[in-house]
Amino acid sequence: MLEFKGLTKQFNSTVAVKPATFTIPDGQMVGIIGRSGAGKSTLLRMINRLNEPSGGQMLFQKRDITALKGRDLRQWRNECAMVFQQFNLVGRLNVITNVMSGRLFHHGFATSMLGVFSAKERAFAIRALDRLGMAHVALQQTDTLSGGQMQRVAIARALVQEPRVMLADEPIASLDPLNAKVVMDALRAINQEDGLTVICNLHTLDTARQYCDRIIGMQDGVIVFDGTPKELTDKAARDIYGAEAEEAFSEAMTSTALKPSAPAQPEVRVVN
Ligand SMILES: Nc1ncnc2c1ncn2[C@@H]1O[C@H](COP(=O)(O)OP(=O)(O)OP(=O)(O)O)[C@@H](O)[C@H]1O
Repeated sequence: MLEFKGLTKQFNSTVAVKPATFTIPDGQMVGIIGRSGAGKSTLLRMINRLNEPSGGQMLFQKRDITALKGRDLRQWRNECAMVFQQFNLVGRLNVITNVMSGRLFHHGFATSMLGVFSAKERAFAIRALDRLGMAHVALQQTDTLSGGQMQRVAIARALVQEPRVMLADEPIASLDPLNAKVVMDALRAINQEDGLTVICNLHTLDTARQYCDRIIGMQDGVIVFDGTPKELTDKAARDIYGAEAEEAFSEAMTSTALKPSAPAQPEVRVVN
């Protein structure tokens, strides 16, 4: 369980996240929504300490995450993998090398830099790619892939970290509706099959409603809504988005193709 106790972040005179107190039980898929500048990214990035909280506390399984330093902090960052809007892959490297970079913490930095990975680790990376339907491009140079394919590779890289929490910062914002659906289906499958907690910032209301167990709505750094998709009425959504409500609603209408698929079957293929 992740517990937030008055967690806050201030950048100079801007309070990006006002003291936030809530908990996320293990295995939940949470969508954070809100207009631009509401504080969604800052809240997400405080979880893996990419943004240092200005105050308050965050606990994971009763361990104080806000107090971690050095190796303990690196271990925590390994436990909560992050997927970014722009994928953050190295384009000139091949796909499997990008995926195996997710093993840095497990494998040791020096040997990883030399590209020395065991057959077992390569097989592990291939299995992760296979889950995302991407094993066939393992040896392809990464910058030859489409955006949707790159995001699936980024999710495979996150998976080989063997994380306990998956953070996704606008994972589909750069993708067309079809690729967005593939990526959201993959995140939901990982959440349901592995029981992994998934927390993602989403700018399309409809996506949050369709894929998440719980929606957190932010406005000016404050959590103004915390409930199930059913509880998020159109009125509540309009209150969260304010002046951007029409945009959020029209995006919802144009993304009707984005209906979640039935959860994928667990992987069955064995790689030697
Ligand atoms: N590094 C920073 N330095 C100064 N101010 C920042 C920094 N990062 C974010 N902010 C400010 O904090 C507030 C919240 O920003 P944040 O990026 O968390 O919002 P958001 O809801 O994720 O917006 P978007 O959907 O546009 O990404 C904004 O006013 C923003 O300008």
